[in-house]
Amino acid sequence: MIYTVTLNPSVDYIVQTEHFTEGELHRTTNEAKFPGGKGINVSRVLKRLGVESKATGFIGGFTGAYIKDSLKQEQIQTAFIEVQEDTRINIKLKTAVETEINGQGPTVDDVSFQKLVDQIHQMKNDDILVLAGSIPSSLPQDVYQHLLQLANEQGASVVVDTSGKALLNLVQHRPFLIKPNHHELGELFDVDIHDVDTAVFYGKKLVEQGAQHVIVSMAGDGALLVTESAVCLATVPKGEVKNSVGAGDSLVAGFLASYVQSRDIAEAFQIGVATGSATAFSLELCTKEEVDMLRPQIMMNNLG
Ligand SMILES: Nc1ncnc2c1ncn2[C@@H]1O[C@H](COP(=O)(O)OP(=O)(O)OP(=O)(O)O)[C@@H](O)[C@H]1O
Ligand SMILES: O=P(O)(O)OC[C@@]1(O)O[C@H](CO)[C@@H](O)[C@@H]1O
Repeated sequence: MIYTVTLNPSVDYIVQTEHFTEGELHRTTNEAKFPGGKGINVSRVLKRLGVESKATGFIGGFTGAYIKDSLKQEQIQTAFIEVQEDTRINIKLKTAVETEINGQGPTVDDVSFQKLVDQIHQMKNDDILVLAGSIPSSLPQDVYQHLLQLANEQGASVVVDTSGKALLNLVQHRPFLIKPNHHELGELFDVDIHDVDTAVFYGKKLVEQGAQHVIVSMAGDGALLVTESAVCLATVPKGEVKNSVGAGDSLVAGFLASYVQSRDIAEAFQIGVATGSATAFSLELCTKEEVDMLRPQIMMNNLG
């Protein structure tokens, strides 16, 4: 089973306005809400690709209830832990550019956190744990390291998709996959990454430090897979980006959906990139048909 953990889920409120000027009243030309948070997006895309997962994490209040109901309607298994305060609302403002305002989220108390630890103790060999998204301020910033070690003890494989320096302390525990984008990779080493060679150099450093597979996504400039034995650059198809929210999560979901079926890393990478692009080119998260259509357009170049 694939378990996705979203420590800080969100209701994503997507609003479109013709323009945005600070201090003025705006009326939307379009609006929508979705259950969000990175792990939840991974579960939603896995479902669309025909792969079961169980979504867990902390939810609360009317916004938390909305997330639980939405996932139930999509027939996604959940094991959320209820906390006192409301789940956050993240605003995604679409004008000519995309602007995001992400909320802080509810406090997670010790008793609730222990329930998550208990869930991870139930995991088995061959299970996959996806730890994705930001860490609420009420939890220690090394919480992913702690959860990763627990999952390792259970024999599970762990995928981590988060930003910030905490990722550097994680890699020594041999996560199965980490997926920084090129900005996040640069932040880890205090450098700016503008070209593939530099991304390869720092991707290899993460592998040397313990990560089993590193995918560096570079939005419209392609994606890089670095492992102990290979470096591969994938192109992305050309198309109109309608909504990049969740594109990175879709890449992770596409990779896992393929990997659990074929155990073929190169194929999983190609399908992952197609899934990321399919979401970038859709208003919402992608469908399987959209992924299948884009897959042949992803060119894979071996760099060593
Ligand atoms: N302009 C684009 N054209 C084609 N594909 C894109 C584009 N932008 C994103 N993608 C697809 O989405 C994947 C992830 O994008 P990106 O590198 O922006 O990740 P991210 O920053 O983690 O995403 P996000 O945080 O928005 O979910 C890319 O590897 C690619 O497959
Ligand atoms: O604040 P975080 O946890 O870093 O990111 C949360 C978030 O921006 O990530 C998802 C897209 O990747 C959205 O569904 C959600 O609103």
